[in-house]
Amino acid sequence: MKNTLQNKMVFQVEGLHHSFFTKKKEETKVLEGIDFKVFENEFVAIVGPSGCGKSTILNLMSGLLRPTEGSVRLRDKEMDTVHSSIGYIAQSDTLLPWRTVRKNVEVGLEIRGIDKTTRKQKSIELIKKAELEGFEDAYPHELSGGMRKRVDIIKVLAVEPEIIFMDEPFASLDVFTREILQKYVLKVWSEDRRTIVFITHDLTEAITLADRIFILSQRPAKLKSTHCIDLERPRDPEELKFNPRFIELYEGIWKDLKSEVEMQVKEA
Ligand SMILES: Nc1ncnc2c1ncn2[C@@H]1O[C@H](COP(=O)(O)OP(=O)(O)OP(=O)(O)O)[C@@H](O)[C@H]1O
Repeated sequence: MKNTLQNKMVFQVEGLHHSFFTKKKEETKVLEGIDFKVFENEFVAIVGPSGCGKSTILNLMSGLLRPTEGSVRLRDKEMDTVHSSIGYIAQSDTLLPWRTVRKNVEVGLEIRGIDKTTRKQKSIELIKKAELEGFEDAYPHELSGGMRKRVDIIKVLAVEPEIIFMDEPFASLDVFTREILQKYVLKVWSEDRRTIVFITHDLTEAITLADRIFILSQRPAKLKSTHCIDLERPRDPEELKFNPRFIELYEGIWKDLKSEVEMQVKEA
């Protein structure tokens, strides 16, 4: 397996603290001293108990929020604004209901002033790769949840971001559709290995997809542990869960995560 740590550093997160304050200045401490690095072409997953601050980390890494303390550096530059080199895929899709599949895929290209012929060429190619041929002129409400999610993904891929953030993108999908989408993400990633930071609650999903997994503690979150996933690629989500190494990794990482989830349940 490729040693991703030999690749160039993309993100350096150092001493990251973050708190939210109410109007009455009451503090909610969310992050407490998080340090990690993300390297070029790496697939990193961030896993932690519900509400521990996973999305907050992604919002800080994308420049949507400024940290209370500490820093996020993107290729050695302090993150102080939103970057077009980062594509963002969230749990709920961002498809425009009044636009067809093809027109949705072309939104970002239109904004960038790309001409009509190039836009069409590119969207048709991506739609084909996503196995959505025949649905070019369909509207979002005519698609299944899994199909909508694929359109959402290719909409981001159309503008060729260098880095992709995915915040629980498959959380609302059933387990079978999730597996199909995981397979699709692995295929997309293997083509050009864009750097991906993927947030999930689901440890199976994280082990299936990632090169490294960061486990967060409950809030205020600290980086509890980092795990390298040495499973061979290409990976097949359907078969992987029966692989003895997968089971061994799952058991090891779950020990770390379990105590955090149990603590959270006790306090709820
Ligand atoms: N803009 C905000 N203002 C105030 N509090 C916020 C804000 N955004 C998040 N929080 C709080 O910060 C904490 C962490 O939220 P965050 O969404 O980062 O957690 P998460 O781990 O992604 O959650 P989940 O697993 O449920 O998606 C939560 O207690 C949340 O209520």
